[in-house]
Amino acid sequence: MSQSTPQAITIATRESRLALWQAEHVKALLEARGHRVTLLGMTTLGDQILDRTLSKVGGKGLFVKELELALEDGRADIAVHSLKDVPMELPPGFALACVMEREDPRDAWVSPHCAGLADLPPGAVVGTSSLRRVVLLRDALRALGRGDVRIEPLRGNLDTRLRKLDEGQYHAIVLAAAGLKRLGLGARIRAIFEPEQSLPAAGQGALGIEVRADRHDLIEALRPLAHQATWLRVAAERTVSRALGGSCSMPLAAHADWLGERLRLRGAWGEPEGQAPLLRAEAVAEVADLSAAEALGARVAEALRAGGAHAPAQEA
Ligand SMILES: NCc1[nH]cc(CCC(=O)O)c1CC(=O)O
Repeated sequence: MSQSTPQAITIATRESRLALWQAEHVKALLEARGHRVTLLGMTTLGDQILDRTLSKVGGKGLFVKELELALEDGRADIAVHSLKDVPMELPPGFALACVMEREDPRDAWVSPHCAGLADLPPGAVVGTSSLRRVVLLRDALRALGRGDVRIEPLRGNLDTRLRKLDEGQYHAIVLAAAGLKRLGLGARIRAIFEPEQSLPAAGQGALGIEVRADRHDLIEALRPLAHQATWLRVAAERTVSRALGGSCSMPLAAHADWLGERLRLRGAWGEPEGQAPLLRAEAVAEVADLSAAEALGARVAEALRAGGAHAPAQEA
């Protein structure tokens, strides 16, 4: 087994509670291997724009660009990201050094009064922050005959979103279980959506560590933090997104899970404004390496595209 030399590592991180938790988590793992680790807190564009739905802001990588600048000019060595927020194509000169073991990838239902969708009072308002959740929720509500329920945008970090719920602006909100669990807020989760009900986003619940591609020393040091079973899952998921021209602002879900040795990949895509039913696609394959995972992703993307899925028209 190769043993990397202990070194001083600076982690660039956003300053939301969740981002800091994630950076501290990586810091502890690296310190346990003998490295000396410092955090460099930063504010990103995605943290500053709180009044608009992110898909309308339109940029890819709103949460990562400032962190990449810090890697570029050497103020920091690595950046820890929620993989869901990392663009499918990293800019030239950057690499994903590793993907770590996944937290719960599912969506969570948080509501003080309602146990689930079927339990909502007439005309209820459900808050959520991604186009994916909007199209999946709309599909589920349609199946329940609940055209009266309104889905409204919900922005802000986790604490802000929970506060808006507690203030009564929404009857319920839908957000990632992983973030709540990491921050010790798992008790707020009233119900978990199984992937059949709300198919997760590509990479949801997984952490990725980004470095400058020329930092082979760091890629070596980070190798022990990688979790191969997660990496193959998210590689398949992210390929669906990439093939459809995707950013996290697409109405697209892609989620892979292991059926023994075989990887099952499911995808879903919804027309954001239209009334067309949700498109779904699924494929299963034996996957032992990244290229097999990507081939599986390409199959599911092709099936969705054949059904009519496409990249957002206004995106550059
Ligand atoms: N888009 C925001 C975001 N990015 C990562 C997480 C937390 C969960 C994760 O690691 O995927 C969240 C919150 C959410 O979607 O509710």
